[in-house]
Amino acid sequence: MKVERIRLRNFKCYGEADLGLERGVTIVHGVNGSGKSTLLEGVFFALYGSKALDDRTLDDVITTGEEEAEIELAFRHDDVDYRVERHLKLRGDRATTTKCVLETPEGTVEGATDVRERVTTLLRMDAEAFVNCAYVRQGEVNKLIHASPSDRQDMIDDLLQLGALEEYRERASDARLGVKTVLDGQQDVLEDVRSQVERKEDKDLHERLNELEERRADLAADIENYESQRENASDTLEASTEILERHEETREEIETLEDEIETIRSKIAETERKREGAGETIDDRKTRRDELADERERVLAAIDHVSESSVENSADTVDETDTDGTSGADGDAFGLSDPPESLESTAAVEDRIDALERADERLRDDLETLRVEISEGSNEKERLESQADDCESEATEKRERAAELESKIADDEDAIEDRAEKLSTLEERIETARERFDDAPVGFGEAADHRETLAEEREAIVSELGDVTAEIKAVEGSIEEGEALLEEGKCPECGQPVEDSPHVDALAEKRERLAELEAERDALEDERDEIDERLERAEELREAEREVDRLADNRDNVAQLLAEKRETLADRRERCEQLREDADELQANAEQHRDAASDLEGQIDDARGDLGEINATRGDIRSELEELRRLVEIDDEREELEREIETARERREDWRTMNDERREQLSAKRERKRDLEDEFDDQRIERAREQKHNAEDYLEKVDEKLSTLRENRTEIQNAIGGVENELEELERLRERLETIEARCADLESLYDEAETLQATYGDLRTELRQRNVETLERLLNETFELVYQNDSYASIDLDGEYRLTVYQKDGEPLEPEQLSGGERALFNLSLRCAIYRLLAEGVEGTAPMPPLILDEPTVFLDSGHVTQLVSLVESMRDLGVEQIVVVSHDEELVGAADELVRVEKDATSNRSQLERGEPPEIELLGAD
Ligand SMILES: Nc1ncnc2c1ncn2[C@@H]1O[C@H](COP(=O)(O)OP(=O)(O)OP(=O)(O)O)[C@@H](O)[C@H]1O
Ligand SMILES: [Zn+2]
Repeated sequence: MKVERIRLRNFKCYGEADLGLERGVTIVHGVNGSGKSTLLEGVFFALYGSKALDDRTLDDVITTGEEEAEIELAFRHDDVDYRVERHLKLRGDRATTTKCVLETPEGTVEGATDVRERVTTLLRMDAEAFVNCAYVRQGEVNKLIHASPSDRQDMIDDLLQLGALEEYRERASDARLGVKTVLDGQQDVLEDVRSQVERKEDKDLHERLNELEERRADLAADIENYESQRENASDTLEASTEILERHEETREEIETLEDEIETIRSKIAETERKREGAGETIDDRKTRRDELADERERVLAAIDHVSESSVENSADTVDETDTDGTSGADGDAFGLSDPPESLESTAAVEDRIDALERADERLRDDLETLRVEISEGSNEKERLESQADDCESEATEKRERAAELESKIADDEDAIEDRAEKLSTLEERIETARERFDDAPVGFGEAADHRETLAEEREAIVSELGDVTAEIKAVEGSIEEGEALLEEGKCPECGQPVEDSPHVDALAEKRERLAELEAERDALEDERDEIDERLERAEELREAEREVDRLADNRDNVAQLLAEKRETLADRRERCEQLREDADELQANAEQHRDAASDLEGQIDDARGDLGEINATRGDIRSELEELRRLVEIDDEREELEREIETARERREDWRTMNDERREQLSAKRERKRDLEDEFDDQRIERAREQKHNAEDYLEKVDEKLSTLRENRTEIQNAIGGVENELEELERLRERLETIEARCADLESLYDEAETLQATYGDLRTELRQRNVETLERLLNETFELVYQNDSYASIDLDGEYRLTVYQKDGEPLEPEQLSGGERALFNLSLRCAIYRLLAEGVEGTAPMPPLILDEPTVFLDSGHVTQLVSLVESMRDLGVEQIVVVSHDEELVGAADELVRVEKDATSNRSQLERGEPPEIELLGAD
């Protein structure tokens, strides 16, 4: 087998790694912890899965912090390409295999178990054998040497597949032991059966059987004898019992007959009593019938008959008031004119009752009609009276209202007079006010304008007067100034000295002007006074105008009111008139209603009279009906009595017949009784009793005897059965003895066979092992010779139990543990290689060898021995091991490499990386 390619993803310290491996020796190197061992573990895990993990679990191999891992391994075996792929996934804190396939040319194998089994068959190694042989793990170089001889034996036997033989030997031994156990059991049984047979044979069973049969025959004869005796006794018992029973029956019959005779006699007496009772009933009924006949006579005589005419009269009174004629009399309707003599028969009485009832019915109808008439008349009368009352009260009310209106009308008339007076006063006052305009400067209605004009004139004059007065004041001032200046001798005008002043004359002019102005002022003042006077007059006229207007308004109002009042008055007069008329009319109506009511009153009184008459007639009818009904009752009772008498007679007759029959029965029964009494014979009965008693005694005794005999017989029968059974049992035991003897013989031969088989397997294994041991010893010597060319050791001895002994040149033996550490490592590697070669040659023919994988094999070796390791490796190659992978940083080993793989851990990502190097790198390695 050769690894072609290994690919890792998230496998422990590897993130992504993909490495192709060549034939020959590949050395994997790198610093501690870089991931070298992990690479080899990857290969191992790819092949065997979880079995390659010892006590670790799947989740350990997934890179910490990752969820999934993938491992893929391509390898070639026996010229065939294979590829195995495994995927792991973390679920919670446990990892599971999500994919596991092995691709082979024949097809794909799936599932961890199937893949592992297929790999095991292919390589002829399971995971354990792989690490014991092909894959020398770090620190396990000395595993085989340090193991105890028996462990070692197991390991090597397993590798060489001798374990199976041991297993077969053990199975054969188990089988032998099993047979032995069964055989022992069977021999115990055999012994037991044999002693049982002997015991039975000692018993003389046949002799006992004969004796018992003789006794059984004697008993049978005795029993037969007693049984025939018993039969005779029971016949006697039967005969006497029959006689006694017959006697008992006869006695019982006589008793029964006596009872029956008594019963019949008492029945006859009872029936006779009943007959007498019926006779008495008939007498009673007859007496009562006669009494009733008398009563009927009396009632008939006392009846006061109502006549047809009295009914007609009562009915006719209704006709007078009833106009529609529906209940008019037919005259011959009732048949009440029949003579009373005809009432002798019940039918006649019933006819009369019918006629009276019909007449009464008719009268009752009439009565009803009258009652209705009376009640309707009364209602109508009441209604009329209340109408009359209503009319009268309405008339009174209307009159009162008319009187009220009249007093209002008188008030109205007074008010109208007052208003008319007031109107004429107002007219006068208007006239007076108007007269003041007669000598006035303006006409009525112009006073206002006139006064306005005057006021304006006065305004103008006053303003002119103001101007004049102001001018006067100014002139007076200038005059005073001038005079003052003049006194001082100065010009009044310009203040120059007066002499020669042109202005002295001006003062005079001013005085003139002042006088003019004063005259003008006086004239204006006069004019003003005159206007004031006219203004006062105009004011008065204006006042008169206003008064006239006010009075006219007043007059118009009064006139309006007056007109309205007059209208109201006319209205009221009319209404008053109307009320009076209405009242009169209502009064007349009331009187009419009252007349009608009193007419009705008379009619109702008449009807009441008729009512009384009908009631009287109906009373008569009722009392006659009572009598007549009594007659009917009497007739009914008489008929009933007649029937009762008839029934009683019939029954008396029946009872008599019945008693005649009973008397006949009685005499028959008496006859029978006498016959039975004659039949009796006391002596015969006495004899029968004695015989019965004796027979019973005998039977009791003989039964006891028989049952004892029968018991004896049963006992003997059982004893015979027991002996017979024992004889049968003896026969069976003899047969069984034979069978068991045969089986024991079989088992003994089987045991011998198993023993032989066990020995054969043991011998076979010893033989095979011996053969293997011889080969292995040879190979080991060769290999050790090769790797440890040392003069001190002569040979290595391997015995049947794989005990190893090393012989020195001087012939002294040495235990392997006594070798130096390095020697031991080489010795061990030699042993492994020898096993490897033996395996490779195969127990049954050759097989391609798996790669030899060594993890740090040089730890215990000094440099000299490393050289020998190199030659071992090389010799393996020569022996045909296709591929050797060694983890080491030993220079010498590196030197022997065909290929170099460098493992490095990235300091930042902490992930390992693989790098292929060529052998020339060796030089550089020294500096490493
Ligand atoms: N599940 C994992 N995830 C990540 N890293 C892991 C995991 N398991 C182990 N490692 C790491 O892998 C590294 C490589 O270990 P390995 O035994 O392969 O080293 P080595 O190169 O053989 O070292 P040495 O020369 O000391 O034997 C270790 O540092 C370890 O911490
Ligand atoms: Zn002057």
